[in-house]
Amino acid sequence: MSYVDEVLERVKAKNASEPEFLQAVEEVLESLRPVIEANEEKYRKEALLERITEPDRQLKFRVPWVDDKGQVQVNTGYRVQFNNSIGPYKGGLRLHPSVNIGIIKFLGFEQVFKNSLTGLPIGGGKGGSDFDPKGKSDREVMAFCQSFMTELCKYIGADVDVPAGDIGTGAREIGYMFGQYKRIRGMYEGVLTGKGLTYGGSLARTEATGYGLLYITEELMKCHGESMEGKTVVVSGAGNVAIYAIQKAQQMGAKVVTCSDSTGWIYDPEGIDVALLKEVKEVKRARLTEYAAARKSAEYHEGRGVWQIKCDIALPCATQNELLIDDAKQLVANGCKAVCEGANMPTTLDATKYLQDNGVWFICGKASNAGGVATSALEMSQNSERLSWTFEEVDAKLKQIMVNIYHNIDDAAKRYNMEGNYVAGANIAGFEKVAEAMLAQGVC
Ligand SMILES: NC(=O)C1=CN([C@@H]2O[C@H](COP(=O)(O)OP(=O)(O)OC[C@H]3O[C@@H](n4cnc5c(N)ncnc54)[C@H](O)[C@@H]3O)[C@@H](O)[C@H]2O)C=CC1
Ligand SMILES: O=C(O)CCC(=O)C(=O)O
Repeated sequence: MSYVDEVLERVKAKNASEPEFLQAVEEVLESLRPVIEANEEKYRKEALLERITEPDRQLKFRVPWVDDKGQVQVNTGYRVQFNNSIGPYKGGLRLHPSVNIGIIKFLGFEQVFKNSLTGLPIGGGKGGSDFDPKGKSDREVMAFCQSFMTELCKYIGADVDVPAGDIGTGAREIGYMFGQYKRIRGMYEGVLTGKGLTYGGSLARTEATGYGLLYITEELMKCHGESMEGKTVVVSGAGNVAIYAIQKAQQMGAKVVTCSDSTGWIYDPEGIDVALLKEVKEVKRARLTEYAAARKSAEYHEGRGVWQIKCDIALPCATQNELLIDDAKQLVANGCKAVCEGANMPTTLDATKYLQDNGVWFICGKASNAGGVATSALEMSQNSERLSWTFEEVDAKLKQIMVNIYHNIDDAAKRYNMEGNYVAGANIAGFEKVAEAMLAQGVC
């Protein structure tokens, strides 16, 4: 049996109840086959794949907090410190009722390769809780965040593990967590990224994931002799990634006609009004029905459906496994040219294969959404030197990082005779650096 098959079997047996983690591992190991085959004896002896698929450590803890009625509530907190071969653990905190250890492990595993692709010295980790910030008062959110950090603060630090935002964790939550860390540890250090601008945050971090997604999409189009100008784009999600992806796509001359949240979706043939979307989602924290109520050209539909709208480019920016095989078929039938993932693993394995087999240029999230964590690493640099760079400086660095990622994954795919397979290219390029660092550091 090949080394890849042997490890896949072992990972499946060990993590049978974690489908998202298995999906992420399968995607990576399948595309690493040619690299592993070329080094099979050495990697097997070093148990490299067993080590890279096993987190350094998994933390799970109780998060008790008191709600506005005086009732004690209990949530579960997680932090998976996956791999710190190339730098301190780095990755966001997801606050959503669906969070469990398998989801945090898949996100942490993806983060290892993504962070390597940025070219910056950051290892991979992820965390979160099954706490749902939706519908909670600011005081309840603060109570949760303070309790969460009271435990987490024992395991993180500016040179150890630097969490950030993800679904459900935005500037408000990061602020409460930073305050509690400072209070307990008595240290003012860059222990979190995505901080507010008055206390160590970086300009352009808020925009970075969405903007970065568009920088790499633009480079992809350019390298295929196309531009963003005049293209019709469909976007899913209406959170941090989606909002700034829509904004940058429009600045590039494209028309974005959809967005969605967990209850419904908007079709706005005149193009999404970003200012209104920001007001509805960032200020009021309301449903998309409010967008539709305020905008004549917009249609609101319950459920999911953005992928049925005809487009040139599709950008899934909501959550994992939101673009399924039937959606892929619809996109291909409608002439979609490119799919670039803003979310983490939004496309199922069979949908990815269908898109690739049908000539759609497909960039996976660990490459195309890496602009967020890359800019977090730039925030860490600014914190270390106790300086703040201008928006233009950070944005220019972000753009260069995304263009470099495109060419690195393109080159890696070509080196293994898989030209145009950006999933393989991303996994190979991300893996090579981590593997070399792991081997150099001995058995650990
Ligand atoms: N915020 C960041 O810097 C980064 C985020 N990501 C990924 O991007 C995705 C979105 O994250 P954020 O925008 O930060 O979160 P967010 O919490 O700001 O927004 C998430 C949005 O997706 C919607 N959503 C959630 N589940 C949905 C579903 N089943 N169907 C349709 N819409 C749904 C929510 O209603 C919300 O509008 C996640 O996969 C996250 O892991 C990836 C890289 C960096
Ligand atoms: O900015 C960060 O550290 C984390 C971003 C993140 O969670 C992600 O890339 O999925």
